[in-house]
Amino acid sequence: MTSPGRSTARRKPPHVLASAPFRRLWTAMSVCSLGDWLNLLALTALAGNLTAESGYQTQSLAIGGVFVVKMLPAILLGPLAGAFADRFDRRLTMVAADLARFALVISIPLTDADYRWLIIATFLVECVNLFWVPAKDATVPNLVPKERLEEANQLNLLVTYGTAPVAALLFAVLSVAGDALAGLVPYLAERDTYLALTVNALAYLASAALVFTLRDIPRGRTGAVAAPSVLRQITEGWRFAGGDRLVRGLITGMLGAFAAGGAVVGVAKVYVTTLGGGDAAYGVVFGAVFAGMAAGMFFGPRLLRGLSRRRLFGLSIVVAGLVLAAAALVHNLAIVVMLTVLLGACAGIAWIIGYTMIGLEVEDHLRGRTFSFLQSLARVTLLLVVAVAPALAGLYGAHEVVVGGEPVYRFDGSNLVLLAGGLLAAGVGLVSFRQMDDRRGVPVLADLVAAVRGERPGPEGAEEPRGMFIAFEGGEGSGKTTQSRLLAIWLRDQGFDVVQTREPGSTKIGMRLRAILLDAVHQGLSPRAEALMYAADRAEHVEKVIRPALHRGAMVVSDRYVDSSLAYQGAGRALDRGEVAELNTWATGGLVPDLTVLIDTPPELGLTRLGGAADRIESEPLDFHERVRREFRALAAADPGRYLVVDGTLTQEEISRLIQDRVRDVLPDPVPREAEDVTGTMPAIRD
Ligand SMILES: Nc1ncnc2c1ncn2[C@@H]1O[C@H](COP(=O)(O)OP(=O)(O)OP(=O)(O)O)[C@@H](O)[C@H]1O
Ligand SMILES: Cc1cn([C@H]2C[C@H](O)[C@@H](COP(=O)(O)O)O2)c(=O)[nH]c1=O
Repeated sequence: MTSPGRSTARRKPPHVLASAPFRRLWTAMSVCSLGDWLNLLALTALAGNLTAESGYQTQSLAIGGVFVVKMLPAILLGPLAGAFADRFDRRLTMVAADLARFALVISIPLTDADYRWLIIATFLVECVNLFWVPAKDATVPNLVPKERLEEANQLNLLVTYGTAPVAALLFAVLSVAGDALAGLVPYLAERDTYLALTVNALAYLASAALVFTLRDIPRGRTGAVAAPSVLRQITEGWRFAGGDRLVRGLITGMLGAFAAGGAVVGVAKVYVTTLGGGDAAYGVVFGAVFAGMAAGMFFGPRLLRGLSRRRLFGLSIVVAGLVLAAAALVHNLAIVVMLTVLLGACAGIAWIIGYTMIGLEVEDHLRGRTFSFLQSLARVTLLLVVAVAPALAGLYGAHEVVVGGEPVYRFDGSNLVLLAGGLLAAGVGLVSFRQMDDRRGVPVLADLVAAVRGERPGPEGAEEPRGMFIAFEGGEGSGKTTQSRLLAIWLRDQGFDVVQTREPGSTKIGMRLRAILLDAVHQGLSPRAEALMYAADRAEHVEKVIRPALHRGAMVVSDRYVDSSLAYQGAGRALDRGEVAELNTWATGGLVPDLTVLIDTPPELGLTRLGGAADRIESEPLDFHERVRREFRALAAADPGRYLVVDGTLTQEEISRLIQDRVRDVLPDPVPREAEDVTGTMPAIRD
């Protein structure tokens, strides 16, 4: 992975939407997605309305039934339908599926359906979906060039979730319109969801027309793909993803966020009704979750750029949980909507960070399986939560707190479910936060305040350093020494006072520690002793070399720093990452580089670059060095604002140009005033 430099910019091929066939398919997908969300809203609302007279418990169970029936076919029959659908002409499969969905959905308002037909039709629509989705997924690669596939998939994802708030708004508008029209068309009275269902059915019809005219889809099958069952994906996925502490923390947190969202969706209709809202208000609450999610995904990581991604991930889940718990206790619809936006924003931040970190942390050949593992698990979690939440709410029923014969507070099953869901999510977030924290010992509030102010937090009580600290990291033979030297020379050419240094071994004690640590005769040194010795070298280095240089305003360029301990002792030696981080925060007084340049080189290449006999660490097996590389990449992915990741297989010249481009952006004035004060007319140069 290389951060793009100015000089390496190439002409981009045209955007994927420039392809007319893909544009047409994408439009069909967008229309269908909008229809799917409308369908979910309208059917759950209709189920609630049809059972409104039967009491709180029956109403909750009826709504829960719709969610269960909507998800069951995908879990039970998904792989079967995927393999089956691949044997047919994809275009005709999609057209037939769209027409079937149109007929099934429109049958509900046309026949003035009861709850039984509503459930049967819902089940059949979902069965038909099982043919439409794999046919569409298999068609996308036929319509876009390979190098544009990722972009096409991102657009696909965008319409899948991006249409949710649009559908929620449309549903709210159609509900209000239905109420208004009831004056003119009495049939529509108490049937305000029928308008939404009609628009939903027409969306499927429009999709059928669009796909029918798409002649570019190959007719026959181009290779059947039998998808493994959801349960198999989960058990297989856990075997590799569950072995990694970070991925485990990420997945736990993401599922916690999902479960909290599922609890809201599951009881939203009933909860909104108890707050005095109708179908339109239900649409608004539903839309608020997704609008908040979109805002969180886009703005969250940007606004809190200075906060460690690992901390932000856990923190956002904890806050989401607490917000949900608060929403469970408040009995004001307007406040609930605002809290829901905040809840969605926190979930959005967690989701985008988790997804990005998995994308960067997990090796290429395992990434697809990790994502499908996560998606399968998310689906099952969602099914369980949306099925169990309304049932639990129904079983608990409606309750009022009565004081002096007067009801003073209402606490129904939906309040209970939301409260429990919120507290559970907060607990899961806390576990995730602890598991992934990379700044143990640094108070989270100080970090948060600094991030909101756009600062990078320093150690408590320390005098503000005036220089700049740049660290180089990477595996063996990746080119750190070469590049840190070249950067130091370049900075001096710009007139800066530069201290070029390295770890271990830049102090008298450090040189002795380096000799012990790297001498191959000291095989079998315990991992904890090794971590402590590197930390001791670092404490001495920071105290005697780095801090004094920074305080006098120098540029410090260090070949290795804390990340090396996280990668080598944490991932390489399998020590607890959090403990290694805590030890080093203590050793350095929390000093964090302003910029870390990671030279990312495959170990099998880096190790061949080294001359002479291998030292104690270089002689570790290849999988040790691969773990080290993976951890370096994950650290960079977790805090992208502070890292420059450069592809170490480029030439030395290309690499130093990329580094200079980035460093130039963060440099203070070319010649610091202090340097001139000290030296008179010449800037100070130290090595
Ligand atoms: N981009 C590059 N392409 C090819 N060779 C390189 C490149 N960068 C450095 N080298 C060569 O690779 C060898 C190792 O480089 P260098 O000492 O800079 O790596 P290092 O990361 O500091 O290694 P170590 O892990 O031992 O600290 C040197 O011989 C150097 O000339
Ligand atoms: C700082 C630091 C280093 N190491 C390892 C990494 C290397 O194998 C050596 C240092 O040798 P180099 O040629 O100077 O790069 O030590 C480590 O395991 N942990 C650390 O914190």
